[in-house]
Amino acid sequence: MPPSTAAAPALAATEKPAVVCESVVRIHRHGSIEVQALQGLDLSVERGEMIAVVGPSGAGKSTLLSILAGSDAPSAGRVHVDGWDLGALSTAGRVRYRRGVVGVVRQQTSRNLVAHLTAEENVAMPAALGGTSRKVRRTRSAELLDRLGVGDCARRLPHEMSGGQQQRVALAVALANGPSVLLADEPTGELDTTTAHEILGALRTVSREDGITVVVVTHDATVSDSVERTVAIRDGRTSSEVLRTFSDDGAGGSHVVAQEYAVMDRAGRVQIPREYREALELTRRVRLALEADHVSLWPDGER
Ligand SMILES: Nc1ncnc2c1ncn2[C@@H]1O[C@H](COP(=O)(O)OP(=O)(O)OP(=O)(O)O)[C@@H](O)[C@H]1O
Repeated sequence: MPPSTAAAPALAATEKPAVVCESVVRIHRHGSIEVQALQGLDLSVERGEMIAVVGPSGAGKSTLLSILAGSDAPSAGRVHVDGWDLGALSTAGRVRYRRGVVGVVRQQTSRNLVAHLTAEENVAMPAALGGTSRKVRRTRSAELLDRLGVGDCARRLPHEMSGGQQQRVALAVALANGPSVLLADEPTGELDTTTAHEILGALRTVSREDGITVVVVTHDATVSDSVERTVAIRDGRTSSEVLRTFSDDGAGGSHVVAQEYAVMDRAGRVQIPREYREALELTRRVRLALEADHVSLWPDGER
């Protein structure tokens, strides 16, 4: 539930998309040097949707995830998650947000779990911080671990589990306080393809069964090609999206239709993909024409 304090004013949470970013800017300053990690990023994710976020190194993916996780703050722009205004969080509000609204799974399996605690203790820890009784915590931890297929690992320490098992336990930890949004930063980055598929399946299951909104940052095509929407970030902005529809191919497999869209920001800016620019030698200036049902764009013939 979003709080009703002035620090994080409640929107009508159920009517809004789970995640709304509008013109988000994040500037890192080191002395006289400024790095614009996000440069007016727009993004909207519906409740219960699972999306992948892709983009080249340095595009701003992790910065976006840190802001959504409440561990970093935007320099400008609007970020709302499940009705929480992340630009206006008080210190106490931030703690409540991070504890109860978002769950986070990271790439490094070793960073997701406390090394000297068993799987069961790791999963019980977030609930303990939230004040849930020990008995309820134990029952819930066991249920979550069972559901994620690692019930038999309950008494094991992280180093006694495989990478895939550790990521399943990490997912259980992230789900322990019943978040409405799950953020995963390269969750399959350290896993082989088969195990990556299993983790992806587990993410999809929690999204579908629990209505949890899932945002996965990934370089892994296994992940990005299997979700219905992949958002590409370039130079701190959303540049394009691929929408996919999956249907049964009648032979036990699935048929995928994918369509790529360029994303237009509020000022009407569209990024033309590099391969298009290179193919037609589009450089500084292009010719535009408004047609009845589309816009045409040509290389500048004046050069
Ligand atoms: N704490 C920081 N201080 C200064 N610059 C930063 C900081 N964090 C990120 N940046 C810079 O912001 C830009 C975006 O970084 P970010 O880590 O969000 O990119 P990314 O898309 O996640 O990259 P990768 O795929 O390599 O993880 C980069 O130029 C990066 O160097």
